[in-house]
Amino acid sequence: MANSKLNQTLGEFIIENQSSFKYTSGELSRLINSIRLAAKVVNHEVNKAGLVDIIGAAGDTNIQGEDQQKLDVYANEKFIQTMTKRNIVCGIASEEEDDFIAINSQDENNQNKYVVLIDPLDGSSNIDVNVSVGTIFSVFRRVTPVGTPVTIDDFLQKGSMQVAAGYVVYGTSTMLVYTTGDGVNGFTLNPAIGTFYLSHPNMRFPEDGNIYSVNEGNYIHFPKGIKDYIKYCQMEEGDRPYTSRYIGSLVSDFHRNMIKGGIYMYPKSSMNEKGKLRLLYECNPMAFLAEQANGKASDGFTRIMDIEPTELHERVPFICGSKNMVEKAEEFMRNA
Ligand SMILES: O=P(O)(O)OC[C@H]1O[C@](O)(COP(=O)(O)O)[C@@H](O)[C@@H]1O
Ligand SMILES: [Mg+2]
Ligand SMILES: [Mg+2]
Repeated sequence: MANSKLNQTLGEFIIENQSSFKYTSGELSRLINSIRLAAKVVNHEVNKAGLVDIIGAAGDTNIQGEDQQKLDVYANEKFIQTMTKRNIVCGIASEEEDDFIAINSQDENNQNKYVVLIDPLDGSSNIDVNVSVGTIFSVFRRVTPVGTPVTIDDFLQKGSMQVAAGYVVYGTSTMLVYTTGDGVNGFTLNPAIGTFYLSHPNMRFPEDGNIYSVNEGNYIHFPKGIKDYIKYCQMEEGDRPYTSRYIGSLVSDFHRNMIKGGIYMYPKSSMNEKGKLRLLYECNPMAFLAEQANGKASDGFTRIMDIEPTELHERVPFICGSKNMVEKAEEFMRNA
């Protein structure tokens, strides 16, 4: 796991090289900078979504069988273009692309070590109703030799092998929140000058919380353990009943819970046998951030970052947030 410190200087941020830093930190910081640049471009479009023809369906469906929204397609293009043009990574996988994209990885002079997996626009159902959305990214060091074509093995790595992960939340303000394995830091965009400032250093999940986030409309389809845990949250006892908050955007629900304390659940159900969220570019990066912020993430039984991936777009049940709340939910799942 890469180890790096963050400093703020002149409103920008740099990644200091650490002797234990296994990777060329310049390459990783250039990668994060390219994500920052793409985030500013997407943010500009998100902020005027109602004014230009960028909302609504794009007319295609992605490999998930979901109607792609115009902003899904736009964000996907911008992030891929930015990382490709700046020649920083050797491969990209995206929620909006059927297969991974090799970036001149067969070129023996291409010494780029990293692959990126991305959910370019998270919370798509919120786009047309002006509710916050996000972008999620996960970074791995390739496992195949540099100078050879990337293969699916470079992408199907356990979450515990991530070298960086983060998200952009396009909310009341736009923030970039990420980790390189040494804690979680949040940067807020000053749109007037297009600079991100270190506004939330060392972000941590409170061990406990009183907010639970789940789509209760699917309650009857949930496994018994989840139903029992939701009933537990609603019971009048001690610091309960908890507050129910569900924005419908993983990034926004996660971000609020990390600041206030809380748990987010997207369980499996009789409609989605594996749940809805994708392991590689939603659950793994959010799990890395959660653990780096003293939180926890599992599928109800197994640590998310220990799950061995088998497919690029595979889905897993997802429970994530304040450590004690996740452990309580896991207890109900075990005893069901
Ligand atoms: O509408 P549902 O079924 O509750 O799902 C909401 C969840 O689906 C998602 O929108 C899935 O992400 P995408 O929008 O990237 O497909 C999450 O952000 C959100 O938490
Ligand atoms: Mg998503
Ligand atoms: Mg998406």
